[in-house]
Amino acid sequence: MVVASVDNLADERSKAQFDVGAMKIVWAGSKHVFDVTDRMARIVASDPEFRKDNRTTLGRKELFKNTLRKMAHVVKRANELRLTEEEASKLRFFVDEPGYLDLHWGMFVPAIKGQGTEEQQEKWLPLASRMEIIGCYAQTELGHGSNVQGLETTATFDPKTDEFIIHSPSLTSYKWWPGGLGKVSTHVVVYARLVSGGQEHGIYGFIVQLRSLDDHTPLPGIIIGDIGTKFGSGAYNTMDNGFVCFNRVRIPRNHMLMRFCQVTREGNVCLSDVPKQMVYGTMVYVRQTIVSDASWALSRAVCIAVRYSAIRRQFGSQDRGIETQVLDYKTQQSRLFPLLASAYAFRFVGEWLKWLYADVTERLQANDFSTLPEAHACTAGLKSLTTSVTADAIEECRKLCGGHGYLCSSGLPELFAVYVPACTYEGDNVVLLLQVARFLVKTVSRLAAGKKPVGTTTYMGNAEHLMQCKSSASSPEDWLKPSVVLEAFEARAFRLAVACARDISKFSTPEAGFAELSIDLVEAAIAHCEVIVVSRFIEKVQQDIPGDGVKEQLQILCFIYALHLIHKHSGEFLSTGCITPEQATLANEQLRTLYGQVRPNAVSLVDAFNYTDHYLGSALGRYDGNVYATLYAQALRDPLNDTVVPDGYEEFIRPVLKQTMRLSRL
Ligand SMILES: CCCCCCCCCCCCCCCCCCC/C=C/C(=O)SCCNC(=O)CCNC(=O)[C@H](O)C(C)(C)COP(=O)(O)OP(=O)(O)OC[C@H]1O[C@@H](n2cnc3c(N)ncnc32)[C@H](O)[C@@H]1OP(=O)(O)O
Ligand SMILES: Cc1cc2nc3c(=O)[nH]c(=O)nc-3n(C[C@H](O)[C@H](O)[C@H](O)COP(=O)(O)OP(=O)(O)OC[C@H]3O[C@@H](n4cnc5c(N)ncnc54)[C@H](O)[C@@H]3O)c2cc1C
Repeated sequence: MVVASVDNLADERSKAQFDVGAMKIVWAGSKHVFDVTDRMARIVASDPEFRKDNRTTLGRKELFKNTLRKMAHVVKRANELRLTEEEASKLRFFVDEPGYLDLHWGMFVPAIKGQGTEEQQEKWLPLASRMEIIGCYAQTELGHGSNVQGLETTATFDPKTDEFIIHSPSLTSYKWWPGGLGKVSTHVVVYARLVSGGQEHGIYGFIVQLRSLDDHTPLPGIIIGDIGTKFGSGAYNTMDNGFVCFNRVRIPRNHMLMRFCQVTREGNVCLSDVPKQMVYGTMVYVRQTIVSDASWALSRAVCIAVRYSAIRRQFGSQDRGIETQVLDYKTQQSRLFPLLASAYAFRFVGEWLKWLYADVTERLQANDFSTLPEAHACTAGLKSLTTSVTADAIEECRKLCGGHGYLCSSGLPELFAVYVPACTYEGDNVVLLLQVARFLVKTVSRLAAGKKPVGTTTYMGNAEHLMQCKSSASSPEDWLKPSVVLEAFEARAFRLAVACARDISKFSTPEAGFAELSIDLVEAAIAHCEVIVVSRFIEKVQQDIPGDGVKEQLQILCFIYALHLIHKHSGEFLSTGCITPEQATLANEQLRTLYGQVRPNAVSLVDAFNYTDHYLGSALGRYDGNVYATLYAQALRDPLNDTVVPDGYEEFIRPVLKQTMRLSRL
């Protein structure tokens, strides 16, 4: 009997039809980013303090303390090595477990930068940058998360003392979920209803000190703790998501973040001349980072599943000879290669979104708010699309690895458990898609009023054509024409959006129509987001891309991405009349051909992610392919194998056996 050997991966690598080194640079974004990423990944992988293979076996307290140690080590190494911000955040990234540093640097600091006045930034940012204080972001409450305007916590101005009184009026108003709040943070940006002169003025951020800087005990009026163990072993349980109740806690007036709204000494509320949604700016920033990060989580799962599928052999042999690599099965390819293509697609759309975010930020600084609605729709929609696909894909990769995928040592259960809340935090994915839909319906009605759409909705300007066009695809090869693919995607998205707008107008009020048609609206929003991803991918592969065969591989992946979506949503493409059933069949035929073209390159395409074995954290995804020996070694290290005869034998196994013996003698 021939068993799978580690040589499988070497064989696979020898088949690559492209320059893997050049693809690594394309994946990273530039040579500079590649170098930084590679160096930081190696520093983490070689440091025993960052060991993570025991995480799923630790109890909550041990796990949390372990994370505190690692976060402190990140700060220490960043200082010792004099890392730049870019390097430090990569180093932290490869440590690969949620911790309070993320909320401090990822939300607390951006909230102050985005919503604080210059004076406030001068006061708080140096303290935060030196980590003399540790902060978090407390918006969500026990009773309200998605509906920010429904928050109950109040910040009432007291003109007698020149202070705000932060108060939680009910159990449902307790802040609930903020990461870093439960046990670590000394400070928080709390979102609360501003009340002055007996009137409410909307939701704003307030900096509140939570704990003593001397002994870390909660300050008077503050009841605070961790909200409890979360889904999965290890996973997000490294984070102290917390609750806090404020019992009339007083803070100085200048602790309100006052960039967009000022409260004077007398209690007058002065709104600056900017859209009130600017208060939501930190969420827009984080949503954009979540889109960039989706491709990392997705590519990691795909890397594990592709390598293991090349190692794993089942069936297909006569006379107990060598069996077939499961990667050779078309069904395996049809489940796996679209995910590989999606990883590349999300990488490129993430880079583009970073650009869009930088652009809108620059405009906002110059008081140009014109692109804010589009930036909100893009960040919300792409956050929703990429995280939903990634979470589902991680679970699919687990199944693609058969039984071994269910072992923690595959790395996939924990990756799923740690990733899946991304579908909820920073905005529930359905709630965010409804925001996109609202934007689309508005765009369609503006179109009817003769206004030209811009940005990612520019394609809708071609309204007449998009409503009438019929796809010209008459052979499988036609589905390799960017114009044919794009036209189908744009027509489907536009027709769905127009149908929603038309149907809404039949209801007594737009609100009633929007509520009743929300299922269709979500589908229209997804279709629009897919236009963005497909068109960015097409744009990317039309650029000059250095490296032998690199562009060709990316073109193959681009068409797999697009055509698998046509297959997945064939109902919509057909019912909107964008393509015919025959054309759908041709697209499928082309897809099958493309799978065959990816097959010899699959392992090298995941090697291009350049992941260390430490980061992958998977016996199945190891670079050297030594899967079975690693699975066995890790099984032997399980705490249950510490003793040959288990704890509990005397108490619970022996009596049962004795009882059985007695029964058999009867
Ligand atoms: C030395 C060591 C160094 C180490 C370095 C380490 C570095 C580490 C860095 C790590 C960085 C990583 C950071 C990532 C960490 C991620 C962890 C996750 C933590 C999670 C946090 C959270 O979840 S925070 C809470 C998030 N909450 C939400 O997202 C709530 C969702 N709800 C909403 O956003 C809103 O309520 C709403 C949008 C759904 C509805 O709002 P509202 O009721 O006001 O609006 P309407 O629907 O009526 O719309 C009105 C109008 O406003 C427009 N609009 C809405 N939102 C926005 C917006 N954000 N921007 C612009 N415009 C907006 C909307 O479209 C409407 O417009 P109209 O024109 O009127 O139609
Ligand atoms: C791991 C994790 C970390 C978090 N970290 C933070 C943090 O640091 N700071 C912070 O402030 N918050 C944090 N949160 C909270 C998070 O932002 C909220 O959970 C999120 O915004 C969703 O809100 P919700 O829980 O109220 O969900 P809900 O809105 O109650 O959603 C429940 C269901 O209702 C549906 N629904 C809700 N509204 C609508 C609607 N209008 N139309 C159709 N369907 C609807 C949703 O789709 C969902 O299916 C975190 C959450 C998690 C899971």
